[in-house]
Amino acid sequence: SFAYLTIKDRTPQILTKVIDTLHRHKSEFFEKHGEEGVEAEKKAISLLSKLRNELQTDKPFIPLVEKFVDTDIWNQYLEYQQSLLNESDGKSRWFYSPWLFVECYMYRRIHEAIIQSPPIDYFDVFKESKEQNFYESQESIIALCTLLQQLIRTIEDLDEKQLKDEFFKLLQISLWGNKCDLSFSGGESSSQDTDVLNSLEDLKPFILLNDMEHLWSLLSNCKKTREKAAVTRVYIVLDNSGFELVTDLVLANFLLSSELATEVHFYGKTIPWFVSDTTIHDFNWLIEQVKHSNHKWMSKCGADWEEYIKMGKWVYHNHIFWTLPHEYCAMPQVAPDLYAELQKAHLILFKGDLNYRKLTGDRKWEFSVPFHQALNGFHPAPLCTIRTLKAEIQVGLQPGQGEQLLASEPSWWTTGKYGIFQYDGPL
Ligand SMILES: O=P(O)(O)OC[C@@]1(O)O[C@H](CO)[C@@H](O)[C@@H]1O
Ligand SMILES: [Mn+2]
Repeated sequence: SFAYLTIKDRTPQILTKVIDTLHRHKSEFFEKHGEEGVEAEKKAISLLSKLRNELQTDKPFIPLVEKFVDTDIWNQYLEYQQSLLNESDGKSRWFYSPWLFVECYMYRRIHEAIIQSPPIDYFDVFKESKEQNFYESQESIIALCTLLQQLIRTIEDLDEKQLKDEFFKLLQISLWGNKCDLSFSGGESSSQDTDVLNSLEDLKPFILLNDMEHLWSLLSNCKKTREKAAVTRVYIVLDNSGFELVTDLVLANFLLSSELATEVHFYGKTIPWFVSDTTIHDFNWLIEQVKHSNHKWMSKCGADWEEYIKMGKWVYHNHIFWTLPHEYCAMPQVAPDLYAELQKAHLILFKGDLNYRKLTGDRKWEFSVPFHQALNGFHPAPLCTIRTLKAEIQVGLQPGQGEQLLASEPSWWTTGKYGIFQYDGPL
């Protein structure tokens, strides 16, 4: 399975890259912290090498030891996974456990190795790759920012149909932005090098499920019926930093400019996650970079985005739940405060593949099972998943559609070639 190949090949490769990154920062650690910094680097490397060995030799999972906000929840979850096994199955371990759990555990253990190694316990081992993705996507970012600024300039003159077309365009750009993800490429560079903006028509046949119309009717209806001081809140559960994040911010900017929303709330990851996922540092760093660009329209975007944050029209939130291994249907029990927050949304957009896996519990669903059913009770507000397919899971297809794709193109659901907008909520 794709899960097996990920754990056998891709994750050790990612760990090796993390170790290499620490090595390459040795002199920086020395300059900042003296000998102590070098000792910390050695400690982190030895913990990570041990982790790689545990993985490759299929050792049982061990509890987390370092005290952190989520340590107890994680250790309870490890016990829960163990409890799912029969006595004869022995201990739960790397190659005999659910993929979603194994992968999340690996990233949590990377984080543990770092926080166990002060004074370099602040270090984001994936920061460099995320920044590289941003720099390598410059041309596409400039094109996208220019498109947005031109659009905003004439937005008041657009009729309903034109506004809807522009909304759909930016949604699709945000969808294909999800192809750039660094855990998928084993940590290797995966920038935006193809011209997505000019390929949207050619890419349309690869949108397997397209619920964009529902998003439009929901938001345009909110706009029409909204009382004067009332709000429309769109939440975006972010995925990857770099090019994908730019596409999401451009979409968020459009939502405000078109008045389809009055507030946009973003959720990122509290700790470095699945290589390229967005943390608050990535979010702020990227906006700062965009603002300081030499390109007129790009820097205008950055300045506007900073302003939205200052004015409270854009709000960034952190919550530890997003880096727990739990599927989203467990949110009301595990993180009731977060569930209550999400209930305030008029629409929640879930970006990326990992969010899809967690929404659907990463189970072996039949292709034609309705999305609503696969969500298993997770219905905080109307929601839509925007994802390119990079894992062997897909629900809500027409009868026979998945089987047909599988027969003609066995890797159709793991290459990122196809994408979906899948909506759940009142119609
Ligand atoms: O959530 P994202 O960034 O779209 O994708 C995450 C991902 O690359 O990570 C896993 C492989 O390691 C797969 O589930 C998935 O393809
Ligand atoms: Mn990701």
